[in-house]
Amino acid sequence: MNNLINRNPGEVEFHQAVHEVTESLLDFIEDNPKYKNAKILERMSEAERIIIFRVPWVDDKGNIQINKGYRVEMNSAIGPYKGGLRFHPTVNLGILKFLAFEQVFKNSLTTLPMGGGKGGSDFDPKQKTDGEVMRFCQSFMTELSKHIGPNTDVPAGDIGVGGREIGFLFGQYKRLRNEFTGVLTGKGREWGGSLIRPEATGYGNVYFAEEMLKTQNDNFKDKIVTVSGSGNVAQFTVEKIIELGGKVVTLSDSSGFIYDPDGIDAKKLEYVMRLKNIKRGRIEEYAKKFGVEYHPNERPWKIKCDVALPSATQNEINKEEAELLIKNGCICISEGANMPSTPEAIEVYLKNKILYGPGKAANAGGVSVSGLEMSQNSLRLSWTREEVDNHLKRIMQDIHTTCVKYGKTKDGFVNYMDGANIGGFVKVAEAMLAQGLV
Ligand SMILES: NC(=O)C1=CN([C@@H]2O[C@H](COP(=O)(O)OP(=O)(O)OC[C@H]3O[C@@H](n4cnc5c(N)ncnc54)[C@H](O)[C@@H]3O)[C@@H](O)[C@H]2O)C=CC1
Ligand SMILES: O=C(O)CCC(=O)C(=O)O
Repeated sequence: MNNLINRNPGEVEFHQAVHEVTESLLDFIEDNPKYKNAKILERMSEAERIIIFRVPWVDDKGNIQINKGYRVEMNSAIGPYKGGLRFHPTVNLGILKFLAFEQVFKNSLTTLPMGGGKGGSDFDPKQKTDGEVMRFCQSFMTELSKHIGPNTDVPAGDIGVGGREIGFLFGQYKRLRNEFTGVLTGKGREWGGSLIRPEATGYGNVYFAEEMLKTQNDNFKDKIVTVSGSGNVAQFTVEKIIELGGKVVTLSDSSGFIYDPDGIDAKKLEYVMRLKNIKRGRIEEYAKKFGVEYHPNERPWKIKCDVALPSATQNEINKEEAELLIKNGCICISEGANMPSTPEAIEVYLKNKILYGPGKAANAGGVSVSGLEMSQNSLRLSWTREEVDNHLKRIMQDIHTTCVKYGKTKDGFVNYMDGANIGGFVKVAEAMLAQGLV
């Protein structure tokens, strides 16, 4: 770790992600010297390639704006680089390296042949017009198109990149390369997208949490659930929980959270989807519309719940909040977001032996259906909603099985974090051993 920190100074989220994996893997690697001798983990902690570029664009007033663009191509041992693009003002190299590193393990767990990558920009789509977003996306893709391709690197969405942005990016790629390929996933249904991709991360997380609850002969019926975020992952998490008979009582954005003790029903969810996806407004408006509490500049973890599904961003649950969740009776935390819990929060979960589903396992449904979108594109076929959803369920069950296989401790407790880290590592490590010193 000291070596890694010296070589990647200041990249605290990247250090955090590697540290967590290293802790899980130390004993396993000691027991399997072939991985140690070949320095597999050290190699996995260094990106195969990183591209950083200038993204100039013109705003509606005619002013020139300049952003930074990135693509971190982390590991291609088991397939083309695969992972989302994040457009958010906080984006920097360290954050993208943590996300790309996590993605390698996550994609390995999906059972599909995908390597890991991540990219994005410090561009903030908030308060921008559609025209501004389009010009930015076109400029971003003008450079990125030189480095990606359906068999090389296949980006998708993440924070700030949804259907609108994928459309603009795909249009520009097609124009530059004069080819219609599956170079991006999360595409629109009419132009190569897969059914269930928008739903996949949220649904997948709920399926994973359901599997964890099943081990305790429990389910979502009548469970009180707190969810953070109000974007893609949060919205479809709420949809699935409603279907399974649970009650979601919170949603949030970077300005605060709403608390609706009666629960967010299908009609209220429809309002959230319009508010966030079309009007692009703030969650505070929900509180005004339905007359419920709004807590500015706070996160939802002080609200009593049975299950917590963080679905906004990294490090959004700290030690004190983890303790509060457990004190209030929370039995299960399953991560829709990437690395939403700090290391100290995770320590609290593990000490209290609650059901804890780490993001790289629990939120793998999104990239799994991206993998299925790639398969459909290659076959030039479209599967039905039911077919894709069944694949998604099976994949989430398989990931759960892998976590149990590698994470079960002597007393029967399943450490899903260790299970996901070891399970994700083995496949990539074996591929790297087979491929020589690359
Ligand atoms: N979209 C996908 O398929 C996948 C997303 N994820 C992860 O899920 C999380 C949410 O992503 P999406 O829903 O896709 O993005 P989104 O852009 O649709 O929504 C992000 C949500 O998080 C909130 N948010 C962002 N920064 C925040 C902050 N600093 N504090 C509080 N709230 C904040 C936003 O207000 C918004 O409600 C991210 O961690 C992402 O990496 C993980 C796997 C796949
Ligand atoms: O669908 C994808 O390729 C990527 C999804 C993603 O960025 C993630 O799993 O964090």
